[in-house]
Amino acid sequence: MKLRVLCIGKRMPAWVDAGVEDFLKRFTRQFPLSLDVVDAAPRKAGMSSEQLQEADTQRLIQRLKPNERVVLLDERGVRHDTRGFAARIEQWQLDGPDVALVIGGADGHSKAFRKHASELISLSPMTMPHGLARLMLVEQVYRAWTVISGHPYHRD
Ligand SMILES: C[S@@+](CC[C@H](N)C(=O)[O-])C[C@H]1O[C@@H](n2cnc3c(N)ncnc32)[C@H](O)[C@@H]1O
Repeated sequence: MKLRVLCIGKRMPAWVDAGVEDFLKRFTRQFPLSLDVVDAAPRKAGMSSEQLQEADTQRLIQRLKPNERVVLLDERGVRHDTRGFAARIEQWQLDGPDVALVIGGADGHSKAFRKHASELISLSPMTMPHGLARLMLVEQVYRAWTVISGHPYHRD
């Protein structure tokens, strides 16, 4: 099972890029995490929030791979604690198919995409900017990996 983060927005604040890069460097060949960043759809005057959601969602859908399990990051999703998230990743490993953890753009995922995803995962009941969600997700996947592998980074 290969795990990747698929997200919107190539122009992130420097602290997001630096933080994400710092955590990505810590993954190993045995448990790699890749990042696939898609440009946000152009914002045209007069577009509704639903139209903006749909435009970004279409860009993400185009980047999905065949047979990939699609897990959307969304504040309305299921909340796991650290060990629960680690257990979820272990289950994905047992199941086999590759997993895309998908973060939406500034307007979020379209309703239809949310309905058709394999699952929705929430990092918090509060909404955060997508760059912060990216950084938090990469850190949480790293933390989960340290739980799975018995690395001392995570302390209960
Ligand atoms: C600014 S939020 C979009 C908010 C939008 N109003 C909505 O209804 O989804 C941008 C993206 O960041 C991610 N995100 C933000 N807060 C999150 C949270 N608490 N849990 C999981 N993902 C979150 C989601 O992928 C979301 O699509």
